[in-house]
Amino acid sequence: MASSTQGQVITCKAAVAYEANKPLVVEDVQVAPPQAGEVRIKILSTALCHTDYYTWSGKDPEGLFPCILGHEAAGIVESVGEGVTDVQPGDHVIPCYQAECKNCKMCNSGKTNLCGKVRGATGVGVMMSDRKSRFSVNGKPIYHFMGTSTFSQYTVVHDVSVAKINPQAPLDKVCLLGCGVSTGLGAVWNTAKVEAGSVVAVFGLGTVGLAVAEGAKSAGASRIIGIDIDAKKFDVAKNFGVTEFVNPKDHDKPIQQVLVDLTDGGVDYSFECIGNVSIMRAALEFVVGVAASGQEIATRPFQLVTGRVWKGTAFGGFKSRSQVPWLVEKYMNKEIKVDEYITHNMNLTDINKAFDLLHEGGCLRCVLAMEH
Ligand SMILES: NC(=O)c1ccc[n+]([C@@H]2O[C@H](COP(=O)([O-])OP(=O)(O)OC[C@H]3O[C@@H](n4cnc5c(N)ncnc54)[C@H](O)[C@@H]3O)[C@@H](O)[C@H]2O)c1
Ligand SMILES: N[C@@H](CCC(=O)N[C@@H](CSCO)C(=O)NCC(=O)O)C(=O)O
Ligand SMILES: [Zn+2]
Ligand SMILES: [Zn+2]
Repeated sequence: MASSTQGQVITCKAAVAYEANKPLVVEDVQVAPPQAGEVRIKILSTALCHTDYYTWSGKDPEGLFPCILGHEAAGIVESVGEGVTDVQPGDHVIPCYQAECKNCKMCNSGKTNLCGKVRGATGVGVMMSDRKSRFSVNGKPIYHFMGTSTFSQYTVVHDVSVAKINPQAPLDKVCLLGCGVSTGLGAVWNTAKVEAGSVVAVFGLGTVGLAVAEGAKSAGASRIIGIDIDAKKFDVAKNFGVTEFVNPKDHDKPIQQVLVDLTDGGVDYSFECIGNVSIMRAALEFVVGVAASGQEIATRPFQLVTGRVWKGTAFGGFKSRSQVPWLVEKYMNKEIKVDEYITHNMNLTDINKAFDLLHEGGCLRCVLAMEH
């Protein structure tokens, strides 16, 4: 059914990042109607991920200002542009920063979940068709972010970036499946393919790291060693499958040596879920963190000669439009946790407080209600 706003510019509230490291400004923005191949979504709930903070901090080489950040959200389709057939107004959806067109060379390769169709536009904050933004404030364009820009009551995304989900699913919970929880689970199941009996180390016990622990537990890992400098993370981590804890601050030795001693020679898989290049080196074998611009990782070739593998993952290797609905079903069937990662709920107007919370040990995910 057509909505009354179809074809109209919508004025709504959004949190605009005008400059790196400056508080976001919650104000009226104009959101243009979706063009061909685009979908306008009424966002109901959005969470904050460490990557939003990374780009806001100015360290992301792809970061553009002014922009509307946000990429872990859920909402309802308001209207669709010409030629969009996979979703229609009223559908419940999760915007996906990793698109899936099901038709490009990368989608067809069977080797990756990365899609090449719209990445050239989403990486520079515009829409594919006219290389322009659909957001503006008093006529001045505001860049999109990651092809999602969910810190807005309405957003416009490419149709290849929309996963249609079960309408029964609570949007204020399943928004987390738009990034952190899915990334952690997929890192274990798809990218590392952890086998039963494996010994696993997880560096960083935020949402991504705890979802890695949850995924490793479900894969039958025999030991899951959690490593974090924030001692407050340790109690909660037990509920996600972590069996042992190491706080690097309690040791004088390099963390690699601590783990080698603890495991009689080393672990089978180690996951870096912080975004810290020295830990990526320590964790050699596996990387999910996002490191800052200009930073590089190095190791002795001997580490690779002796069989270790360094691997990265984007969105846990999940094909977004095909598999996000499946993850939502797994949540509905109580096969994966989601609610347990939500430590705070706030309103869009409190978004700057929510950003501050990201640095407090007690916060995993803060979900913002969009206050329609
Ligand atoms: N590859 C992807 O698709 C993808 C998806 C989501 C997030 N990420 C990245 O994954 C990382 C984790 O994201 P998150 O949202 O869980 O972050 P988070 O900030 O919630 O969690 C990070 C955890 O690491 C801990 N930590 C920080 N420095 C440490 C150190 N030196 N040693 C041990 N622990 C340390 C913190 O105390 C915190 O518990 C970020 O870099 C984020 O950008 C990547
Ligand atoms: N723009 C950054 C890279 C950021 C990055 O690595 N993004 C991850 C998702 S993080 C979600 O929290 C990703 O999937 N990247 C693959 C892609 O963007 O296609 C930089 O340039 O450093
Ligand atoms: Zn994220
Ligand atoms: Zn594709």
